Amino acid sequence: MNPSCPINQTAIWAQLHQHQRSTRFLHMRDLFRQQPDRFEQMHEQLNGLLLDYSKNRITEDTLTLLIELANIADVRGWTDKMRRGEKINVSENRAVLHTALRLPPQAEVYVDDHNIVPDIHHELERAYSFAEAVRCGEYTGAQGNRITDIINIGIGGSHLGPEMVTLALRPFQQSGLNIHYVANVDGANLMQVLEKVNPATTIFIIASKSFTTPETLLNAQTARSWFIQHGLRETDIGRHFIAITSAIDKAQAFGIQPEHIYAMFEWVGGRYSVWSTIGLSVIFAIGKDNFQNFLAGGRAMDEHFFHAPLRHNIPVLLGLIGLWYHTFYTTTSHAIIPYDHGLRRLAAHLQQLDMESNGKQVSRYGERLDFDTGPIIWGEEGVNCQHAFFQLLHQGPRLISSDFIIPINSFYRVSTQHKVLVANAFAQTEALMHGKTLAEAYAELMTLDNKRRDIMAPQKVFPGNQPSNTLLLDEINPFNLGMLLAMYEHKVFVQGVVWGINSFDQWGVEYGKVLAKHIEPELSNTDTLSHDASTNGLIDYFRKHHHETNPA
Ligand SMILES: O=P(O)(O)OC[C@H]1O[C@](O)(CO)[C@@H](O)[C@@H]1O
Repeated sequence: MNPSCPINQTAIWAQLHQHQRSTRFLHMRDLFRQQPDRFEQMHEQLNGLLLDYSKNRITEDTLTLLIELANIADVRGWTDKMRRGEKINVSENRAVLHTALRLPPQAEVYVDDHNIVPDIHHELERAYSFAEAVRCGEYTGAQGNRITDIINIGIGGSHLGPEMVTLALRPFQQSGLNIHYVANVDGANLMQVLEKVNPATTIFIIASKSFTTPETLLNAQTARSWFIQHGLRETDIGRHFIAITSAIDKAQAFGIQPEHIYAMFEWVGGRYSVWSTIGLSVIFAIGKDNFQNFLAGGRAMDEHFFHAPLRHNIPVLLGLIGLWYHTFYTTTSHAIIPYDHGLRRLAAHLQQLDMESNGKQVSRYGERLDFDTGPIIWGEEGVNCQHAFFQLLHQGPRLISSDFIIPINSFYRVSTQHKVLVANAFAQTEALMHGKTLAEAYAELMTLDNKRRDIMAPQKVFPGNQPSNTLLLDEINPFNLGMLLAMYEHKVFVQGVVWGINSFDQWGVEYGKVLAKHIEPELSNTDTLSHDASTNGLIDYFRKHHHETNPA
C-alpha cells in the first residue's frame, strides 16, 4: 500500500465489511454443527505447537477474503523487506532485525553494507562466557566472594521480556543464582530487592538500549550509592556493575568498565530485544545451551512465517483473525490467558509488544487512519482468571477475543493436577463458544416453580459465540517458548502491515516523559504553577502533604 491507495479504500476492504454484515448473526454453535471437520480444517501444527482457530466467527470465505487483504497489503513484500534489513522503521530511519538475532553464525544480513550476524554472535558469546564464569564461581565479587544474586535494572523491553522468560523457564534454571528485576522508579521496587541481597555477592545489570531512560538511570544511581554505603569501595563498582546498551559512551561515563559493556544494536527495538544480550539475566538463569534452544525456537517460527503459505501460516492466521475482530467488528480488546503459572507475565510482555507497536492511528506515511487498529491486550494466568473476570467474558455484553495457551505436560510431574488445569482451559473455550440457550436453561430448572424459573432462566443463559484461539504446546521449554514469542512478534507485524502502521517506533511514550521532567522540580519548589487546574491542584496538594525522606 502507498499513500495514494490507503487500504480502507480498496475493494477487498469493502467486501470484508459487507461479509461481516452478512455473517454477523452466525453462531459458532451452528458452524460446528454444519462443518463436522471444522477442527481438521482450522488447525495448524508446527513442531511442538498446535494452533486451533476453529472457535472463531469465521467461515472459509472469511479466510479467503482476509488472505486476499494480506496479499493486497503486501504482507510478503514487507516481510522480505524486514528480513533483508531495509529501513522499514521509517520515522527513525532504522532497519528492523530482531529476526537476525536468531540466525546461526554463518548467516549473513547486511545493514549499510555491514554484515551484522558476526557482531550479534560476538556479543552473545561474550555474554555466555561471562555468565558461565559467574555461575561456576570463577568470577567473584571484589572481595573474592562467590556471586549469589543478579539484579537486572531496566524498564519496558529491557525488563518485561527477560523477566517473563526467566519466570517461564524456571524449571530450566541451572544456576543457584537468584535473579531479580527492578523496573519501576517507585523506590519500593529497588529497596525491596536490595534488602534481600549482600552487595559483596551481587551483580547489577543496567539494561538500557538508550542509556537515557530516567527511571533506569535513577535506579542505577541509587543502587550504586547503596553499594558504596554498604561497605564496598568506589573502585569495586567496576566488578559489580555491568551494562547492556547501544550507548557505550554513556555507560562508560556512568563508570562501567568497557569489558563489562555488552552492545545492543540500533536495529532492534526494546520490545523485540529479549533475544539479544538484553537477555543476559536469562542467560544467567538458564545457561548457554538453553538460551540457544530459545533462539532456535524463535528461528523455527521465523522460517515458518517466511515460507509457509499464508492460508497455513500461524502468525498470519492469528494476525488476520485478530484484525477481523478489531477492525471489522470494531472490538477493542484481546485477552491472553496462559494456563501455566510460569507464563504469568506473558500478558504484560505482550501488552508492550502489541500496544507499543500498533497502538497508533496514523499511518507510516503520516495519514490519519479512520478505522480501528491495535487492541487493548490484557490477561491473567488460568485458572485464577476464571474466578476473577471470566464472568464478563461469558455473560457480559461485549465481543472479546482471547488466546488460550496450554502446555500438554507439566515439568513438575503432577499429572493429576495438570489434567484439572487443562480440563478447565478446554471447558472455558467450549463454554465461550457454545454458550447455553434459554431452552437449555429452562430445562435445567425443572425443579423450580414457573415464576422462579422465569426469573432464573434468563440469568442462566450464556450467549456464547465468544471467539478464542487455543495454542497447545508439548511443554513450556526454551524451544517452544521461543516459537511462541516469535509467533506473537510476527502476528503484530502482520497486523501493522495491513493497517499501514510503522510498528517499530513509539512516539506516544515520549510526551508523558517530557511533561514529567517539567513537573518533577515543581514538586519541590514553590514556583507559580501554570498547568491546567487539575494538575495544578494535584501538585499543590502533594507539596503540602509530602514528607521529605531520602536514604542517609
Ligand atoms: O532500553 P531503554 O532505552 O532504557 O528503553 C526502555 C523502554 O522505553 C521505551 O522506549 C518506552 O517505554 C520502550 O520502547 C523501551 O523498551
